Amino acid sequence: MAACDCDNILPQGSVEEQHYDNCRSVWAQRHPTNLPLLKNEDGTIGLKNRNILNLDEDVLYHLAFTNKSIDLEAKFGDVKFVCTGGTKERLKEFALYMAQRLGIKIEGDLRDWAEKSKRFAMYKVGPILAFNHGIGIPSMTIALQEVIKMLFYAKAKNPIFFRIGTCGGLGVEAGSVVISKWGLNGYLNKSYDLPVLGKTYSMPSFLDRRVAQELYLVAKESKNDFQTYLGGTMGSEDFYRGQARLDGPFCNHTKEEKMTFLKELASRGVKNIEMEATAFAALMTEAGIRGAIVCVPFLNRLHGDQVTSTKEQLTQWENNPMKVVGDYIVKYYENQNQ
Ligand SMILES: O=P(O)(O)O[C@@H]1C[C@H](O)[C@@H](CO)O1
Ligand SMILES: O=c1cc[nH]c(=O)[nH]1
Repeated sequence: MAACDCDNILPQGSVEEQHYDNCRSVWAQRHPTNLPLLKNEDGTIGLKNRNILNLDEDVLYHLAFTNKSIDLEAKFGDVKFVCTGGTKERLKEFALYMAQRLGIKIEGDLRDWAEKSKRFAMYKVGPILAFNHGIGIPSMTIALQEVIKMLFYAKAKNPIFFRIGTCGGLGVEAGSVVISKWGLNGYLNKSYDLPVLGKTYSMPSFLDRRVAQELYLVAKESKNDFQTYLGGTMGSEDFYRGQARLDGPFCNHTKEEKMTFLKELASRGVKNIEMEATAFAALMTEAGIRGAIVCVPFLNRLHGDQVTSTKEQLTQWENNPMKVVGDYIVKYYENQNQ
């Protein structure tokens, strides 16, 4: 099958866009499940696992509540946008930022719906849900899967998910924003490969093309004081050797090998490296949910390995993905009101 990672913005219904959709549907045909629905007709999430229906009560262990301990439909049924990222602070910040952008008044401190979990935090303001996922694929997929189940019980309709993260840039400057088209794993495949029952279950890691393009256009229109790029994202299993760094406690490659690898990534259209892209893209596709990844590079990896900018500078840069996603959400409601 030909590559479907064209760098251009694709017009709706174009041959390339259809080809991309075909890639996903060919994969879906190869992996039939016992539930045909990706999404119910009314837009609510359809889970692809019948076993769930046999549970009297479903414990969302890492969120520290069950589908019966909270009236999920009453509390989360109106969720339209779901935002995630590594840290609790960033996601609380995002929830407060969105409250301000959407004119939602907050009385007192924001409630953390996952306060008993200790691992994750989850905030809600109006139609926005924000939760953190920790570092790396296993932590992220646990949080993400429990939130998908939660929104299934809540009967939330057509939610769009965003990961707002930090990353290392490849040929792009610190403080810019990279919107991901796909995730690339450490073997340079566009897939999330999970061992299941002793075999590899391989899922394609393409992100929703339309949301990515819309985000990119919104960012361009906003005339931000930072650059925005659309490109591939390497989702590494590690921060140090896995990202070809030379400054970890272990290193078995030379500086020349590192540079050759990073340049190889760049030549394949990779614009940044983080630690969740493949799995996030794959699970969104499998759940039939539209998802996007918007990250800020903290450094250009072609120039070094260490993150040397001040905490103040890093915190300020973290606002850039929030601004892009915030503009997208505001525009969504502006368009609805027209
Ligand atoms: O969302 P965050 O900022 O946590 O994303 C990147 C990828 C890893 O989770 C982490 C590594 O520093 O930052
Ligand atoms: O280089 C970086 C910076 C942030 N996060 C990563 O995963 N890599």
